Amino acid sequence: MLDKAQKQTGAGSTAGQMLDYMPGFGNDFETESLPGALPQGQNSPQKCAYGLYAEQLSGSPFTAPRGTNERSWLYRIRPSVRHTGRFQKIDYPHWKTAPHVADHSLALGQLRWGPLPEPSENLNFLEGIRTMTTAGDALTQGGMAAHAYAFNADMVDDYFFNADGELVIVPECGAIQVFTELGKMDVEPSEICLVPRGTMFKVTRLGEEKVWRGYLCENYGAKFTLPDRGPIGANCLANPRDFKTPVAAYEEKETPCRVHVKWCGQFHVTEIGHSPLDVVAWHGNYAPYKYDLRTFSPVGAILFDHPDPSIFTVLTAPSGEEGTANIDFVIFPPRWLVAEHSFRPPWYHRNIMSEFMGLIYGRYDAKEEGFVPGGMSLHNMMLAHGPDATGYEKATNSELKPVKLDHTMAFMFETRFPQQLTRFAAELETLQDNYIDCWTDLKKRFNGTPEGDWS
Ligand SMILES: O=C(O)Cc1cc(O)ccc1O
Ligand SMILES: [Fe+2]
Repeated sequence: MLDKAQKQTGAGSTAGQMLDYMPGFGNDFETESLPGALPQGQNSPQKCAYGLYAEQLSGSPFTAPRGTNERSWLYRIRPSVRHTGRFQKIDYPHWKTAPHVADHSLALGQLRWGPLPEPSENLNFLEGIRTMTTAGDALTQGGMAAHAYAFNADMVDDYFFNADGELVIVPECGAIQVFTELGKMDVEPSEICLVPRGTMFKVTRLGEEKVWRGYLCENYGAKFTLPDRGPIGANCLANPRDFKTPVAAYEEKETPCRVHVKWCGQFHVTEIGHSPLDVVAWHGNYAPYKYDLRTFSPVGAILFDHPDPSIFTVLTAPSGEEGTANIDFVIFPPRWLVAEHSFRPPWYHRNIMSEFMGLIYGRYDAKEEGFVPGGMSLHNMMLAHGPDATGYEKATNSELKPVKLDHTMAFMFETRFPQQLTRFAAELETLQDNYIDCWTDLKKRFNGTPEGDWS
């Protein structure tokens, strides 16, 4: 498919201009921002059109089975090897990488935070990332990190790639433009995007806000994919056509630029004299994408009881052990609650998997108050949690007519690994010291009679 990409040339779109995307999950895409830039019938012509360089970006081993084999061919103004000079070490002290057991004095517990405070200085996306938890081991390519971000400045001549894993960006406040080597994505709250491991990009602000804020899941392991639907069949949940991959777009800029790299938990920077986002055309299946969470078609309880939240999995990153995800990215979208004679909110729960949650807008049905948009909670491996006392009270007494749970979008990064808290998270001023008090009023109702004490 040679797409509408011709519209999308040179110097990049300005905010407000609609970008073009190609639909589908894991498709083999092709796109060119200048006519004839993409070679036909071969990957490596002796001379590429427009004097471009051909370069392969491999997201899987060459020999991975077809189902998981991912690579793209990039046709660019300079090869990437000219987009990095001699590296120097640089510090991003707030971005931590597993294994990382922080030195802090916070004891084990169910934890909840308010949103990150607004930055008191100018910070771009990269400088605004704050690691909350890490899990597993980036060096053996398993596990993840949960980050929050808050920034108020653009990456202009600063570019970044993460060799340690792919990044899922979940904006909560403020739309952003993610300009990657393979094209541009405008991403607003309720949408997410994924930047594959090793892909160069920069993030700029869209619209007027005081702060651009959200969450970030760094996946050190096997790539996120769509979960199997089993007996649900061929439709619903996250449908492949709702994933949007950007068309080719490039920047031709011969000015001083910096490329920042995260590699095995350490950061390096190199100065170059041009933009590294210079891919004029590309084809392949290793590519960024965005997804609108509002297009998720939930399937749920239509008679009684509360199903496991795995029914709301948007993307899953397998760990090699069947059914045991390195990470599940799960959402709690607007939906109808119709279950009869049932306790409708999430049940009380202890879990071998560990649950990091955030809220994009609205209110979450297990928490009547305290869990606010931009906030975070951590229910770590085997730590009990569930609805707060007010939620329990309501759920056990309310009339069970159909109710639309509307205007709500919470999400969870759930991992098989215990999540280690960073010192930043342990000492964050928005940590709610009284979180566990939300369960204090769950009183004893057992009185030895089958009716119980509901007074
Ligand atoms: O709020 C949570 O803890 C997440 C969650 C939601 C749900 O519907 C069932 C189980 C579960 O862990
Ligand atoms: Fe849970």
